[in-house]
Parts: sequence; C-alpha cells; structure tokens
Amino acid sequence: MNTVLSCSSLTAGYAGNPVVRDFALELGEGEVLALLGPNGAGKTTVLRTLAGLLPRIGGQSVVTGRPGRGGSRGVVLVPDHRALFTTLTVGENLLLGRRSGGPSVNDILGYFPELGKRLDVAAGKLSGGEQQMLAIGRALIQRPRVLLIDEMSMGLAPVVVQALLPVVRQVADRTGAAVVLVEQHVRFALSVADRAMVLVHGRVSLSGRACDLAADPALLERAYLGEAV
Ligand SMILES: Nc1ncnc2c1ncn2[C@@H]1O[C@H](COP(=O)(O)OP(=O)(O)OP(=O)(O)O)[C@@H](O)[C@H]1O
Repeated sequence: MNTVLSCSSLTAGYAGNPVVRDFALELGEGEVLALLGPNGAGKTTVLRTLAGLLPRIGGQSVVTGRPGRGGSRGVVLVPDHRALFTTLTVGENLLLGRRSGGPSVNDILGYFPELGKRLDVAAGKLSGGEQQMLAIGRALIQRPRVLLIDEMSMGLAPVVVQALLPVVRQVADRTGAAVVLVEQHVRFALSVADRAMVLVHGRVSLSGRACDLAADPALLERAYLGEAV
C-alpha cells in the first residue's frame, strides 16, 4: 500500500508547550484511522498540527504521493465547529473550495444527494446533519490527499452520525484519501476505520486494527484510563 501520510516523533502543543509527545503514524492510500481518547487527550491538537494550522514543536510530518490540490500539502481539516460561511448558500460554500481539475459540485452531491435539493439555501439555515454534510463536502471538493475530520458527531443525533460515517469509508475507498477521524462515538468510528489509536494525556496508549479493538471493549477501557495494555 502506498504511504500517504507519515509522521514520526511528532511533538505538538501551544506556544512551545507540548501537549502531545512522540506521536508516530503511517497511513496508506484509502486507509481510515480512528483517533480516539478522552477529553483533553490532544486529538484536536494532533489534527491541527497535521493540517499545518499549528506549528510543530518537533518531529516530522510528511505527505507523499500526487501533489495536493487543496489546503496545505493536500491536507484538509473539517473542524468540529464546521467553519461554514453561514450566510452563503450551499452551492456557494462548495464552489469556494473548488479547484481547477478537481471534483465538481455534482461529484460532491453524489456523496450527499440531500444537499442537491438545498443548493440555494443559506448554510446557516441547514440542519446540523446537513451542515456536517456540507462541511465534509467542502473538504472533498478540495480533493484532499489526507482528510482530517474532527468530531463529526458534535451536536448530532446518533442516527445522523450512523448515516454519515459510511460516507467517510466511501471517500477513502473511492478517492484513495487517507482519513483521520476523531470521534467520540467509538463503536461507530471503529465500524468504518481500518486502524485505531487511543491517545491519553498526549501519548498513544493503544494502537491496533479497528476490528480487534472493537472486539475487546475491556482493552479499550483500560487504554482510555491510560493503563498499560
Ligand atoms: N489554544 C490553546 N492554547 C493552549 N492550550 C490549548 C489550546 N487548545 C487546547 N489546549 C490544551 O491542549 C490539551 C489538549 O486539547 P485538545 O483539544 O487537543 O484535546 P482533545 O483530545 O481534542 O479533547 P476533546 O475530546 O475534549 O476535544 C488540553 O489540555 C487543552 O487545554
């Protein structure tokens, strides 16, 4: 499998103060990683650092493969607050992310047909689930090499999350993007991910195949508590 994202000895944090230490990750084409862990563990800090929004304190983070067309180095982050232009329409929000030679608005509607009926509606008037679709759609139209999704379920009913997560799997399978998914709905996340990591107090306490972690809730619980596993 071609490696898309590789980082090693990554130290991440704020104003030179480390929050995450010695983080290492290698992700291949079309691979989905669930990055799990309790509140304050450093998951968002990892995503923001991988996206280049937060300067690295130390270590390496490299994206390989075809040159990225969206965001820094082809890495696109969908933040937990979604960061939509609420007064612009769905169509306008999508077009703002469009890159020449990249996917069209219609391509994106293939993932989210519901948005097709709402193209002229202001993003701020959409339901929470529709807003999340739009946030992911706006990331996809940038044709990410690496797609980082932070707490896609924030404020959404579990049934909505259950409907949205399979799209993440489809995106990875169809476009070859490597995906890092930060998600509090652990079971749902593990059901679409290939691999998973548990981060506690800025360090990885468990890493393995998603199916193995899903099959061993006691192991996951120990990892969340930061116990040796
Ligand atoms: N802008 C900031 N400046 C300084 N410290 C910050 C900043 N943002 C986050 N932190 C600290 O970094 C640590 C990790 O936060 P982070 O948001 O990465 O955790 P998280 O695992 O994503 O948590 P949650 O699941 O609650 O979103 C916390 O102690 C937090 O207080």
